[in-house]
Formats: sequence, structure tokens, C-alpha cells
Amino acid sequence: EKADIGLIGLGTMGAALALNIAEKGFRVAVYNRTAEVTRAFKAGAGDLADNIVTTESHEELVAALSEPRAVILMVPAGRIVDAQIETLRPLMDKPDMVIDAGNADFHDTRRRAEAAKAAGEAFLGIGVSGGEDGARHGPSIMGGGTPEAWDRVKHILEAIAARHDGQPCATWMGPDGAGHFVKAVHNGIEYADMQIIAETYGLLRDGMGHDYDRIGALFDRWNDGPLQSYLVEISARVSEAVDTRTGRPLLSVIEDTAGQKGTGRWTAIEAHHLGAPIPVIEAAVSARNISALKDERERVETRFGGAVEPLGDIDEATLEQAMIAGKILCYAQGFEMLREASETFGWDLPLPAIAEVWRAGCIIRSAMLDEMAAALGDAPGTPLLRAPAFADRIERALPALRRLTVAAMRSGHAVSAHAAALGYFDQMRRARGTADMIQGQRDYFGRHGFARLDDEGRDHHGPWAD
Ligand SMILES: O=C(O)[C@H](O)[C@@H](O)[C@H](O)[C@H](O)COP(=O)(O)O
Repeated sequence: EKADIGLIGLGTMGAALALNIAEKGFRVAVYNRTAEVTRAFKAGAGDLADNIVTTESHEELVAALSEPRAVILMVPAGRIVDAQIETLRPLMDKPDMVIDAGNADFHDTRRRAEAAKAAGEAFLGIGVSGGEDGARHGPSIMGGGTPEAWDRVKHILEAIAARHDGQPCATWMGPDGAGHFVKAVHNGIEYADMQIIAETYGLLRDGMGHDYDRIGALFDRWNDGPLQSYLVEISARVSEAVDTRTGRPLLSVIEDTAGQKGTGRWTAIEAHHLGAPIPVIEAAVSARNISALKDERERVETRFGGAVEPLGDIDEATLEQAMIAGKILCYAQGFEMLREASETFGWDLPLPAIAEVWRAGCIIRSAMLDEMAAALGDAPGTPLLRAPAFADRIERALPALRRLTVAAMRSGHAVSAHAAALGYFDQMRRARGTADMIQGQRDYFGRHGFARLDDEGRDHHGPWAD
């Protein structure tokens, strides 16, 4: 019996996704560069093995598929994806489809979609979020490519996706790179969410002297409130975890140097290309870069001292409110970046549907995304910052963010993501800012010109002596 779909790459995510597909009743043909991995995968698949067809070459994989064929690539982003496409192309027929489900740079996906279109082939670039557990039991899926190609495999993607109120979190976002772009922004927001949580953890640990168990209990409590989310939930687990080797709190043995595979960086870079301000995400990427400078940080601490002061009269409720304000301001930036990209790339991205597809399965899933989906649905053209429901929440939570950020900075605690959120808000709420000075300076040293408040055009100049 032919398989419904193929999958190449039985790494953590690929193997989990293949089991998910088999569990949903589809026959999946799998191929992995190392044949032993494929055999071990089948051997470990238990009851699902009946729906798994193992193959040991690209030729065998293609031959095992029902037509028109569809092959999912779950391989590392970059050249390997192109190599897989090159290998598959001569083996596949025009209507057959390749689906890149890795964390691809959307520029590569646009290029590949263009090439597929020129060759009359079908190609999808889908963002898959949720880590291993998500891939196995229900990820969030963000599709990019032609609507026809999406419709051909939608039944499988919706079947394996996470569900929110019964609705599958698998949505077509738009043409070519739209799916991978939305996934990259998801990851950028993921970085920012994690950084705001990490800064809060630092304030609890160093500013309030809480032990790990107390910090874990607090995250658990916050996970029952407006901050209910997968990341807050796992932060409680991580805080309470004990290292099996030493018996000490796990966090106390983890080296504080953050890794990164690129999606956050891409999002920050792309935001600059788009002219979309995302300072909280940028602060999170920079914080990872700074964290990686462990040796130099030790030298700087030796030179200047690393002491921080207690936070004074800042209580746990203030930290919670500050996280709420920081989170809303971060998501507001993310959705405005998506809106800008939608216009720039002509994707017509469905912003409410993006918030909806992020409600379950993905790493940033949270109760607040449900409210954001509603707010964006009610007023699609209105930025979240001014959406009535969220403007009120920001108004209520912003004083805590300001009080906390000031107290943290005064006491020497690093809160760059919190501060970036506050700085963004204070710049956005001023109709009259300070860029007049920038324009004056640019015109003084480079004759770059400026717009006047009392005249048309942007090519006015100051009275600088030649
Ligand atoms: O949505 C997800 O399932 C995750 O974001 C996933 O894509 C992966 O874990 C990231 O690559 C982590 O990113 P960093 O390695 O850059 O932290």
C-alpha cells in the first residue's frame, strides 16, 4: 500500500512528526541519511509501525508514495535543504510537492518557491512550532506557498496540529516565505518572552533573595493568572528541578551562556530592513550575545564589581504586572512587524489568524494570545497598543513596569528587555519626540534635509554657513 506522505530527516523533530502523522492514521514513508536510524525508528514505533514505511534511498522513498506525491523535509536549515530538493527533483514529477518544515530563513524559502514555480513544481515552506513534544502530539503550523499546494496537504497538517477549542492550529499564512517569516517572528517573540521571564527570575533571586523553590512556586501561581502560558509553566518546572548528579537546584549548575540557532537574529535583522521597531526582541537577542561573553563578564566584574542591591519596596505583584506590560508591548511590536512585512512582501497576512494559530501547540502559547486574536479580529487595522482591551491593560500595568524598571536599574540589576518595553512605550506615546534634533544634525553634517511642520516636502535645510 502506498504511503500518503513522505518525510526526510528523523532527527528529534522529524521522528516526532512522523509518529504524529502515523498516529493520525496516515501512512508515512520515512528516509534518513543514516539507515540505522531509520530501522531503529521503526523498531521503536510500537503500534504505529504499521503506518510507517521505511526506505533507504530517495528513489525508494519516492516510489513508496501515492501520487501526486508530497515529501516533508525536516532537516537543518540552509544548504542541506537545497541539496535535498536537488536530489528529489529528478525523481519527482511536476505535480509532486516538497514541504520544507525546518526553521528556514524566509529569504531562502522565497527563492525556493520562485524556483519551484518556474519549474512548474509545488513547494511549501511551513513553520512548525512546539519543540519535540509539540511535533509528536500537536504542533502549531504556519504555512507558506500557493493556496493550492496547501489545500493538497491541509487534511494531514490539520490532523497532526494542536487544537484550540477544537480548531486545528494549522493555517496558511500566505505565498512563498510567509509561513517561515511568521515562524521566525514567533521565535523572536519567544526570545523576548523568555528574556522577560529570565530578568524576573534574576530579580527574584538577586533582588528579593528568593530560593529556587519559592521562585518555582511563584511562576506556578502566575501561571494561574493573566500570564498563563507554556513558558511560565516550564519556568516553574525548571526552577524546581534538582540536578540528579549533585542534588543541587538544576539552575545553580547550568552555565549562564544562552545558545541561539538564528531565528531571533533573523527577526531582529529583518525588522531593521522593514523599519519595524522591535526593541524588546532585539534586547533579548543582545542579552543572549552578552551572556555568551562569560569570560569577559568575569573580567568586567573583577574590574567594576558585580554587586546588586535589594529591590526595596518592589513586591511580587509589581513583578507580575511589569511582566504583563512587557509582554503586551513585545507582542504589539511583533504584530506591527508582521503587518509591515505583509505590506512590503504583498502577503496580506491574516493577523487575527496568526494569534489564533499561536494559541496552542507552539512555544509561546498562552491565554493572552486568545485575547489578542479577539482584539485583532475586532479591529484588524488597529495596532494592539491601541486596541481597547489591551490599551486598558497597558494603562493598568505600565506603572508597575516603570516602578520596577527604575528600581531595578537603581539597584544595578540588568533588565534590558523590561527597559526596552518601557522605552518603546514612552517613545510611541509622544506625538512630539526628539528626532527633530537627529534631522538637524543629519542636515548639518550631510545636508540630508528634513521635513518642516509648517511646509510640504522633506528637503528643507538649515541655515548652515557653507
Ligand atoms: O517554536 C519552536 O518549536 C522552537 O522555537 C524551535 O523552533 C526551536 O527550539 C528553536 O530553534 C529554538 O531557538 P534557539 O535555538 O535559537 O533558541
